Amino acid sequence: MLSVPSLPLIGVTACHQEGEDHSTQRVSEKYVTCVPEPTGGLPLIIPALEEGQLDLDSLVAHLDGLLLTGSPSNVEPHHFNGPESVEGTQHDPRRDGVTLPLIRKAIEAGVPVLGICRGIQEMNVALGGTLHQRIFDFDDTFDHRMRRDVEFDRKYRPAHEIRMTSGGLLARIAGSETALVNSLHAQGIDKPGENVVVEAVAPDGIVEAISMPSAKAFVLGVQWHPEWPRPIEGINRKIFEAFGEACRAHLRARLGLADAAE
Ligand SMILES: N[C@@H](CCC(=O)NCCCC(=O)O)C(=O)O
Repeated sequence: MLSVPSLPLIGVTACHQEGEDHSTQRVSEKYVTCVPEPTGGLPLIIPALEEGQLDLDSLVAHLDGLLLTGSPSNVEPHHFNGPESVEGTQHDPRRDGVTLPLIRKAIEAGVPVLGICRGIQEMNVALGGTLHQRIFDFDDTFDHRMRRDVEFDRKYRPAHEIRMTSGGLLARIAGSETALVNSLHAQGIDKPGENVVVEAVAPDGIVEAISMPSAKAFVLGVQWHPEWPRPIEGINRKIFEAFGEACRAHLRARLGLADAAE
């Protein structure tokens, strides 16, 4: 007898890394372990393969959620008509080639999307927006980059406050309008994409969260890292729980179960 799946399948995007002899697909484990708990889903790592090697339509048809991970690499600027990157900038064209169309297809199909750090940047670019490539060059913003002089856990400690848009998706999820978040990024959102709404900003005006209210399902991107530290608490836990709820609603709808949510 065929069993009915009870856990939503949540795609987790991987990065491609060229090795000396052979390529590697890699994803930091914290983006995988946050799926069973607190999201309540089953993680499926999505490899950053070459164009044409993944059938993205089939993939989207099987997914109940899409988690876009962070990464040291940056989206290639030609995707948003930006000026060429400075020499030495780390890119991952294979990942761009998978995630950018995948985001558009997932949103179109009503699959819930949660983007983290590089993930929020990919969401904005996929939806026609642009990125600041070096926010640390601005005179009037503070340094949002990862601290290199401290051990792993300290990198993910709260770095600054965010102010959420009153009545917005994130403020409703958080149940408040301010929070403290960590900060490990060098790029940031410049022009928001089509139908993209700013959900939170840092005190220096850097965009910290976006959503897409016109989407059929949950679409949220955050510039910080809600997946670390552990245990996941406060606003970070609430974000994963809200995403998980949307993924379960998608699973019920996909299976044609009676209590399927809108
Ligand atoms: N490269 C982009 C995105 C930053 C980002 O996603 N950092 C991840 C850090 C490592 C991790 O915890 O996964 C930028 O610099 O803005």
